[in-house]
Amino acid sequence: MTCRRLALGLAFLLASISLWVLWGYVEDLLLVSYVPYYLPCPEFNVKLPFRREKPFQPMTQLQYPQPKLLEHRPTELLTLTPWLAPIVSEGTFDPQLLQNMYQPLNLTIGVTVFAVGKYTCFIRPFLESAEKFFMRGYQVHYYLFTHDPAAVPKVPLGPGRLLSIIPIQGHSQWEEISMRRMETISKLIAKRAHQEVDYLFCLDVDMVFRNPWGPETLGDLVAAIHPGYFAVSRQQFPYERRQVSAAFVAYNEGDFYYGGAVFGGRVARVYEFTRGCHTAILADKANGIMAAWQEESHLNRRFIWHKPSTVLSPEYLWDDRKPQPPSLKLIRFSTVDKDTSWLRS
Ligand SMILES: CC(=O)N[C@H]1[C@@H](OP(=O)(O)OP(=O)(O)OC[C@H]2O[C@@H](n3ccc(=O)[nH]c3=O)[C@H](O)[C@@H]2O)O[C@H](CO)[C@H](O)[C@@H]1O
Ligand SMILES: [Mn+2]
Repeated sequence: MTCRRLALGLAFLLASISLWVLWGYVEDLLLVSYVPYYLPCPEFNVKLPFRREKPFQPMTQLQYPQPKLLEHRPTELLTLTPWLAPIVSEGTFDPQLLQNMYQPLNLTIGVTVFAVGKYTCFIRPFLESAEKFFMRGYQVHYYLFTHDPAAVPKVPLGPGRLLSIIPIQGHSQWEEISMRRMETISKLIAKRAHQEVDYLFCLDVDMVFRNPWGPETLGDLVAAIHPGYFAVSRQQFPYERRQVSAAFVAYNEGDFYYGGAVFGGRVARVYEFTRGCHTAILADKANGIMAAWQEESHLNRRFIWHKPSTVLSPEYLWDDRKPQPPSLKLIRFSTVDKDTSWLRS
């Protein structure tokens, strides 16, 4: 009798263990939902580290006070970050001096811009205004990615300025189009841009230039402060707050909230940067998660560990739907008022 009980108990124990092991496998399968058209990405050949819901945190977290753009007076902007990067705004530089310094260097400045779906309607105002204000007197190479090259209007370009139209596949989800930019830009640099340009800016297309954008913006790694969050505390920044995401940012971290619509730098640094963001996006994809503000969340996460060497004030990334505050003397580049639901439908 005792023997039978013992055998039964043992069988029960074995069955429970097998079930538990089996559940582990099933759980794993459920958690990692690969999206076949996106993964794997042989170019980068990365092992995805986030197979389970593990908190993603740096080994050590630096604790320091948040730098405030409007530190001193409501009409005066901070000019230097605590890591000694200039914060560029009107009055902080001498345009003539910079012109004299940079002109002899014979630099070529690249610009990546994407116009997929209905966003092709923004190409003309973007290019026309860029011809008027963006890096006047320099060699400029625009890389325009679109699903419909025939929809690109003929905009006359100044001497030394070039437009490459690069066909890409469209996606039904606007988030996918926006996020895929990191991958596409890094591949563009690897393939050709590293030989063609010295600096590269990656810009949104739903924007226009309104005032000069010159060599004051050139730096190794350049970020622009988002127009929506330059006056709030870091706890209010719309970072990704779920620990499972590779874009996770803790409440005591963060310097400025940067916009996804403007970033750039030396072409090699932009390569590292976009590759890093793309890898993090892939990791999130493998876990079936999309960061709160898509690639902008990943960009912000990355800029905490890899601080920009030049920070552009919101003069370089404004939003037409907002009134111009007294702290900004000049609006140089601004999002046009747009019908988002129509555009993304
Ligand atoms: C104020 C605000 O809400 N900003 C967020 C919003 O910016 P935006 O509303 O500025 O995003 P957006 O609609 O301009 O999309 C980003 C860019 O992707 C390209 N594009 C996008 C969709 C499409 O169908 N076709 C196309 O070509 C285009 O170059 C566009 O400028 O969304 C971004 C998505 O990353 C970020 O999360 C921003 O924080
Ligand atoms: Mn935009």
